[in-house]
Amino acid sequence: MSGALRLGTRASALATTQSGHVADLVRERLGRDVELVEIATEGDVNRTAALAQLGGTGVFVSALRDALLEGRVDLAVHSLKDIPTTPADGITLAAVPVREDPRDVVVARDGLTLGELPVGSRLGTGSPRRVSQLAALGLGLELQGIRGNVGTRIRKVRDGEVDAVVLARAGLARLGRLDEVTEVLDPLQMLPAPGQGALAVECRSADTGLVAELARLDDAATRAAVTAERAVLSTLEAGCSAPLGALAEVVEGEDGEELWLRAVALSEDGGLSVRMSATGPVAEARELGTRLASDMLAEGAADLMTASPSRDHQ
Ligand SMILES: NCc1[nH]cc(CCC(=O)O)c1CC(=O)O
Repeated sequence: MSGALRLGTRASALATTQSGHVADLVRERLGRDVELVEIATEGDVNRTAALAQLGGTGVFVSALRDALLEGRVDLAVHSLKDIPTTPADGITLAAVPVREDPRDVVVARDGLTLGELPVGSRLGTGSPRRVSQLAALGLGLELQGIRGNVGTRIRKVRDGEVDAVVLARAGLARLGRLDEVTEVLDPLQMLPAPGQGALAVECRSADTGLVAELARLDDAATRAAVTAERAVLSTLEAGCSAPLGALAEVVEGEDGEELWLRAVALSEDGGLSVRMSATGPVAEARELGTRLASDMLAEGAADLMTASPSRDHQ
């Protein structure tokens, strides 16, 4: 194959930065020329409707997949945490490059941390996962649903519309805005969304040559971690935005490297939760996630989450 590869991307600052990063990897590692092709999605065009009304974060993903299947682009880059766990016909997840730090962070007024925010402070987040875990901390914060891209959410703090927001550290890192962070949240308090901080590089399954080439961008440790996290998500049959956190890390065990997986499922108000962890071989990531989720189901995890009425994005 020759000629420039066309890489489909959403037009937001975060999406084009992520896509630019993957384009650089393709040029460096595969020696291929790449051009970015911006694809408008319903979620970008319609900024007023709640994401849940538009069909959840899937609206961002499906426009790029349509562009792939129609041959308008050759590969597409998404935030992995926005991708539903059910595979799409004709699309292959060809690479998951090295992950950014997956933790969530706080951006608060006056450099404050969560614990320093006075009772009644307004904290903006549209994510049930963040809302439930923040509520569970019992800080007396007033949680407000907000939407918008990373820049918009930070501006709401600057403008005094809210006192703080919680965001993925990875997004800020990619945008070069880590200086705005006032606290990095420990996973003990706030488990990230499955796949948070990782990128997904997709292409057409029929494009077998490109599938093989893109596999060289894959990072084995990241792939194992997100496979375990997403197995929790699919076994619990949760949407991509359920009140569910999961984080897997490759750690040094007694017999060498192993995968350490932690997960929590909560009721939307954070009042009830099932939290568990397990370790297993890195090569059996999916089994580890499935097993942990089954144990969580036995403790009533599904009932907790289905009690939650609304589903929005992470
Ligand atoms: N749901 C929106 C979204 N999708 C990916 C990221 C950040 C990058 C990442 O998590 O990989 C964000 C913003 C956020 O959650 O703060």
